[in-house]
Amino acid sequence: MGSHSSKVPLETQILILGLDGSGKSTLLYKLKYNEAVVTVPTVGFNVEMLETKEKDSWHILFFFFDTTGALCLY
Ligand SMILES: Nc1nc2c(ncn2[C@@H]2O[C@H](COP(=O)(O)OP(=O)(O)OP(=O)(O)O)[C@@H](O)[C@H]2O)c(=O)[nH]1
Ligand SMILES: [Mg+2]
Repeated sequence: MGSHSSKVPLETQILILGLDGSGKSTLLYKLKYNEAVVTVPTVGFNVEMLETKEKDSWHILFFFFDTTGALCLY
């Protein structure tokens, strides 16, 4: 019998969408580093992983796909 923390973690993917300059990357880095990071416009997309791992609790990996707001869909 293993503990919760030794189990294979759950994984989930989250797509961040919004207009260019609306604060998507700022929000992501605030979540990840708890800091207001100076950003540059995202080219394509960035992927960042955040992890919740606490003793006797869920172990979840969140993969955030931080897209550019300058998407051309046509
Ligand atoms: N005042 C204020 N400025 C913010 C806030 N969030 C982000 N900004 C500023 O808005 C600008 C754009 O922020 P980004 O996080 O790069 O925006 P983005 O949505 O990732 O932009 P793209 O990658 O170009 O799509 C930066 O100068 C940030 O400092 C906020 O909550 N308040
Ligand atoms: Mg961005």
